[in-house]
Amino acid sequence: MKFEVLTIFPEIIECYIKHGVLGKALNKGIVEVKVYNLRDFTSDKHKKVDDYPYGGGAGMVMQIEPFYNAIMHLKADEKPRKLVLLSPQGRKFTQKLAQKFMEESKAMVLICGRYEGIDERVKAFVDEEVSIGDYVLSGGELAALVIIDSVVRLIPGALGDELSAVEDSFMKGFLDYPHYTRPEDFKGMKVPEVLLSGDHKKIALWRKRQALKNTLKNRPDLLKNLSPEDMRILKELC
Ligand SMILES: Nc1c(O)cccc1[N+](=O)[O-]
Repeated sequence: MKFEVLTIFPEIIECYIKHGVLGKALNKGIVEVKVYNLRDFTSDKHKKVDDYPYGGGAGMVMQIEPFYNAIMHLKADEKPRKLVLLSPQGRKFTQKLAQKFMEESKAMVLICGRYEGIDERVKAFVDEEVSIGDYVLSGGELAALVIIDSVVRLIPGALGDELSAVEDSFMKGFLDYPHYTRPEDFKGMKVPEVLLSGDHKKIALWRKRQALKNTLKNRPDLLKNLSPEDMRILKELC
């Protein structure tokens, strides 16, 4: 899978992707990330990317020309790619959308705005607008990294041998279960006995109960389409 990122701060993307699962996936050749500086697609000597908003108002707006030039440059190879604009006005990014992107897109262009936003006409050249959450960020770069990280983790082989309970639980519609590791007793804070029992069936049931309990407490909105077994466990918790 290939990600092409349009940004005025390439170093934000380049620094993050070297580490962890993403770094390993890059080294394995499972994923490719190319970062383009929008300033390289400007036509003035000052490499200007923004200007004052028509109609007045605070802040600056990113101009369409660098985005247009960069998108046309990428499209010159005529290869299929999904163009995604990161913006607070977009549709909500979820684990299910990450799965959809991984399954349907061989290449994604992640378009990052800054300042008060970008010229609305850029949207004529994108396939969809995506938001990672209802809060104000300084730019789309963090959102682009969230999408890259969550999509890459889903690519077969990206996580190596370790299973990923987190992806599984989110895909099944609830939060993850609690995790513990050595020491068994830290200043009197003990690991739950069941996790030391070696009884895998009991451990699996305990983890499911804890996951559903956490979800009921913090994200009841996720509790849809539960299996009859999960629903039975949930009813016991209520
Ligand atoms: N929320 C936000 C923003 O404030 C700026 C760019 C992108 C996003 N977003 O994807 O959620």
